Amino acid sequence: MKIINTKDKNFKEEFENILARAKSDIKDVSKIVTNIIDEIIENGDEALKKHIEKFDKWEFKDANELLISTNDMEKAYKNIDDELRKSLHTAYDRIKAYHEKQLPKSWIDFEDNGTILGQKVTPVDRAGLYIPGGKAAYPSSLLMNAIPALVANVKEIVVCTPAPNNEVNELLLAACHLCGVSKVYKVGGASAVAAMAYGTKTIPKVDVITGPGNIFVATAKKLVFGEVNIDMIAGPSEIGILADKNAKANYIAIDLLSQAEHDEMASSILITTCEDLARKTDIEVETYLSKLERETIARKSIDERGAIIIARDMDEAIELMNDIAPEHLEVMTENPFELLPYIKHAGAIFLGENTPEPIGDYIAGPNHTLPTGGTAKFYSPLNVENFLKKSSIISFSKKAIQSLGEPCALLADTEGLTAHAKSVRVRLENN
Ligand SMILES: NC(=O)c1ccc[n+]([C@@H]2O[C@H](COP(=O)([O-])OP(=O)(O)OC[C@H]3O[C@@H](n4cnc5c(N)ncnc54)[C@H](O)[C@@H]3O)[C@@H](O)[C@H]2O)c1
Ligand SMILES: N[C@H](CO)Cc1c[nH]c[nH+]1
Ligand SMILES: [Zn+2]
Repeated sequence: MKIINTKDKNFKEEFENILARAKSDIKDVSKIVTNIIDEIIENGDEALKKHIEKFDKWEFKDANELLISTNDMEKAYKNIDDELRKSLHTAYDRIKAYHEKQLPKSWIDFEDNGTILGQKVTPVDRAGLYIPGGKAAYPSSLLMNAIPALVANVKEIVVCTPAPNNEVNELLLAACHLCGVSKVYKVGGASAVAAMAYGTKTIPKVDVITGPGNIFVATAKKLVFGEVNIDMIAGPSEIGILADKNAKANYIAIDLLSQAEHDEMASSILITTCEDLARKTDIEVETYLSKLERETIARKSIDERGAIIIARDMDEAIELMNDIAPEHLEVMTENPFELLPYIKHAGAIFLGENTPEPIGDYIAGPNHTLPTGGTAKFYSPLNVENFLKKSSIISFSKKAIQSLGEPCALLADTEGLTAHAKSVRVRLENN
């Protein structure tokens, strides 16, 4: 891996490159993605057909073939190995319990002067979940997206996932059955996002699109925002690790690779105060790499986007990590909780050497759909509120409008909005 030292003369420039790369990725593909979206808007299912043939390598005669039957989902659920079904249920239960804690409640307050104010929380009518499936299938992402939608009480959940060579992963179908998802379409990439944002004859337009995906998916979500809501930019996976001399190089190495194996565009960065650990980690990465099933993907990601940074001290290490704002941040130091107050930006924070990132991908409970590309500076993990919206509730009695009507009308006068002022004063005159 590339090892750089903050004392190096050209460190600032190297670090700027690391930060800039994540942002330029979306720019790089936005033209391709814009074209795909425009084609879906113009030609609907016909354009889907073309893109599926090109990217997923299968053909359909009738667009209805895109829909997977609930029968197939039930069959898959029954067919999977018992131990696997048990693991699926464990993950389901833990994710559900975590997300139930997030559910905001409607509320209403009665003031003494006769004013009633409140907030009504309502789910969106229809949510569209993008579940990745190009290089690998992601049944875990189905759980992570469907469960918060179920907790939010969304009535209609639509799933789009690519089916390379017209094959769909059995565990994904089993997870759909477990979550009670009834509409699953075999379509992926920017086409799926555009179809859910604008609607086609076959795929219904949704109100919000959530879910992770590669750079094409992440860019498409960014481009359709406004036509529908989106959860966040959840693109190629990232891991940042903060470590001191107490950390184990083999743990760090395999955790870096856990995200590198997702995608050539994934990014894995270790920042450490210990030069010896940096060198040992580099060797361990190489040892593990050659044993991985997805060695080629992981190697490209590590070579092109991986880095080990040696910092002067932990203050400097944390400052750099906050600038990166990684999707996942592991803290492997002697007292990881002591650093927590200083960590400002990260999608999910994993504390201690026995908390490897993959435990959060599958089973811990918090959502694994997380902001990438530095957007953890302003986005949160996928949560129940992504499927909800709020309406304000206002009701004034005679007494209330008498007490607040004139200050209101005065403010309206000052804005030159005389109909606003009169709308209030006409009540004062009649009361
Ligand atoms: N941030 C998160 O929360 C999170 C969670 C899980 C996975 N991920 C990421 O999801 C991604 C999954 O990627 P994937 O590729 O396996 O599946 P994917 O479903 O995201 O993408 C596959 C689709 O991409 C499109 N595509 C592929 N090559 C294209 C090209 N050259 N031009 C236009 N479109 C093209 C095709 O439509 C294809 O069906 C990885 O990057 C992984 O790191 C992120
Ligand atoms: N690490 C991914 C989020 O970046 C989520 C995932 C799903 N399966 C395995 N990993
Ligand atoms: Zn992962």
